[in-house]
Amino acid sequence: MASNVTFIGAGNMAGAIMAGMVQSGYPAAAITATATRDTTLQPLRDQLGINTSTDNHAAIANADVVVLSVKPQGMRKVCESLRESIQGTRPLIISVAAGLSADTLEQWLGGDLAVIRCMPNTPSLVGAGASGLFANDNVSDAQRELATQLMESVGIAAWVEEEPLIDAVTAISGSAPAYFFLMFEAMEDAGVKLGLDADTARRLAMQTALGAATMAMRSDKSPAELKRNVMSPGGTTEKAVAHLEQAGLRNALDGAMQACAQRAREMSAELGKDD
Ligand SMILES: NC(=O)C1=CN([C@@H]2O[C@H](COP(=O)(O)OP(=O)(O)OC[C@H]3O[C@@H](n4cnc5c(N)ncnc54)[C@H](OP(=O)(O)O)[C@@H]3O)[C@@H](O)[C@H]2O)C=CC1
Ligand SMILES: O=C(O)[C@@H]1CCC=N1
Repeated sequence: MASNVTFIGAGNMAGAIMAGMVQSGYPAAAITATATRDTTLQPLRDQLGINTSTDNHAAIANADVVVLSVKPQGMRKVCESLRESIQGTRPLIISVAAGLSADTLEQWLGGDLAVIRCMPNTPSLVGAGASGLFANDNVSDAQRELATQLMESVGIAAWVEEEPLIDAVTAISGSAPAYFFLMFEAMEDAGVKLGLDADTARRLAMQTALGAATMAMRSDKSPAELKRNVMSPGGTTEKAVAHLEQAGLRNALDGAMQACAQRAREMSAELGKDD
């Protein structure tokens, strides 16, 4: 029988995971979501057929897994309000929050709990998510396996054995869909400048990204070699790639990912400190 999974918070990230789970065949009856407003929950009931509640305590009563998916800034209040209920039933806790350590979450929830930190991303919505996972010492092998199954139902999952690496996962996949969406915006604008209509430019840019990612994932060749195969000597791509190198694309990506991981560390210090 499927484990009962309750999501505390039903926004962009939890919504994407729940939709991906249902689409992959996870029984909707085993999924519960909570939010502060029923207007958030109604489409999830209607479209996914999952259980919903605005009462966090009632929602976790039968949960094997509680997924904490509220904003990091609201997490402490939510955890402290759930402490008694969680200590009563001791479910597996999975937090998707950026910048909140397993120790901090465990402490807010009353201690001695199995806590997994998961850094997913929103393409989980279409079964193409990429998640990083870290487990504290209380997590059993069976619970690790369960978390792997849950996240693999919406994409790929990679375990890290050192918690700070979750910040690196945040930089390379949690936040990274936004980098690609930014590229789509920029490529659409540039395509329009070259005379294409916006819709055509957008569709061609997105399909090209999908094609490049699919091809690279299926190929034995490195990205560098695949890149060289597109670059005919003296041709067009060579000029474009040289421009990207000179404009500092590598440096920009390095800086963006460093800033992302740094922000996760700052959030950990700001939100995790004792009063
Ligand atoms: N967005 C992303 O791409 C990613 C986000 N994350 C993490 O996911 C978490 C959620 O982010 P995101 O989904 O973007 O945020 P959203 O603002 O979209 O969703 C937050 C949800 O939490 C609900 N909520 C707030 N307070 C409570 C409460 N007391 N009890 C129950 N539910 C509550 C809100 O309810 P209501 O709708 O009624 O206001 C809302 O549904 C964050 O911790 C973030 O770090 C991780 C990876 C990627
Ligand atoms: O921007 C954020 O803080 C969250 C975490 C990763 C993606 N979105």
